[in-house]
Amino acid sequence: MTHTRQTAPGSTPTGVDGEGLDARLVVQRGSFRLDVALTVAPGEVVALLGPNGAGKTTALRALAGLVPVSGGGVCLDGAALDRTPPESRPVGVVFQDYLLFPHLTALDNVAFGPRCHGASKAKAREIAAGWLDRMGLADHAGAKPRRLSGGQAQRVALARALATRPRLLLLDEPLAALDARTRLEVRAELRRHLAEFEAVAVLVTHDPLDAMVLADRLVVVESGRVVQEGTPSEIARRPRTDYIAQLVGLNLYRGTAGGHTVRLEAGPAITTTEELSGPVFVAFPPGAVTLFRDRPSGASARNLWRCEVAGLETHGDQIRADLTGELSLAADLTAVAAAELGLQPGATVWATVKATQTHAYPA
Ligand SMILES: Nc1ncnc2c1ncn2[C@@H]1O[C@H](COP(=O)(O)OP(=O)(O)OP(=O)(O)O)[C@@H](O)[C@H]1O
Repeated sequence: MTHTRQTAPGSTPTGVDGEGLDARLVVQRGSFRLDVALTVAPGEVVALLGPNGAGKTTALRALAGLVPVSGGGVCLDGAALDRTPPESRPVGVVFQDYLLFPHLTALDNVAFGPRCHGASKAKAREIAAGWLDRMGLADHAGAKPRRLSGGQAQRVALARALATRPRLLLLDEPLAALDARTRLEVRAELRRHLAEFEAVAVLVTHDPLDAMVLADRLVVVESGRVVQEGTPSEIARRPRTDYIAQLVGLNLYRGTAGGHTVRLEAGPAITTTEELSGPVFVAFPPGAVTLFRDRPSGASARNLWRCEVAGLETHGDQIRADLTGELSLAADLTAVAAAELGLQPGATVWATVKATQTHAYPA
């Protein structure tokens, strides 16, 4: 990460003068309940990350005032927004499908915001032209949305959101509708624009790469609740739920530590290098697992488990084995190693991990 706009360690994300976003969003939608607190400093980019149906979009829409909150409230730069209708909030929104006005040119799509905020037609167009220029779209100012590529349309949508100089920029899966190559380009550009943006930006995504590249801080939401928040590297190093562990590609267990041994809640013990006591997590990458066809003779019994192959899939240039048995785990190995071991669903294998390859941390 090369972002430099981090909040100073130990300081509260909003400034002493209440700058930035301070929100608690309680939303009831049928049987689904969202209850999320969100504090973001000016200049900070926060990504709401989570599985389908976690409540990310609901949270974003509640910030925009498009979904009523049944509890909590939204405070932006010290002012409560709860009684402010969506169109009067200093908020810019970019949706995954852009929602540009099809009958307006790119220029007039971008001019729409400033015009709504009271700028004259000429002034609004001047502002819009400036933004299109910044986005590298000056040559497409007169084009209608259907003549724009996905990447260009996404840039127009971003220009439209930024043209009103919002104090809160909301982006809902901004790259989801783009093909892989365009996505790469637009992601890099978006990152540049977000780095220049001096107000609060909140991004919703279920793509960990988008989140890690674009955001200073991740807020992981599962079933309507925040389950973990921190910088991308903090979260990648110390995942606290199965969803996050899978996202960052780690085997994760919960147990109770006593010295170098962690007794798992359901299963065997794992020997670690860290010396801890009480409730802990233990994590190790699938690449740290070594598999044997027969019980390795002379091997210590530490971190050695008898398992069965439940499934196999290719994972990049590796084979990932899904193992169950004494311990459930994922193991990565080369195609050659998989062939030599005769790995196939139902086969019995012995799995081992060195204590130095595990990482234990308080739960
Ligand atoms: N209009 C609605 N009425 C009732 N329930 C809804 C409505 N819209 C969404 N929900 C429910 O709210 C929950 C959260 O949905 P939301 O779209 O916020 O999740 P999400 O994290 O953005 O998911 P995704 O990544 O799939 O977009 C889901 O369980 C969904 O079924």
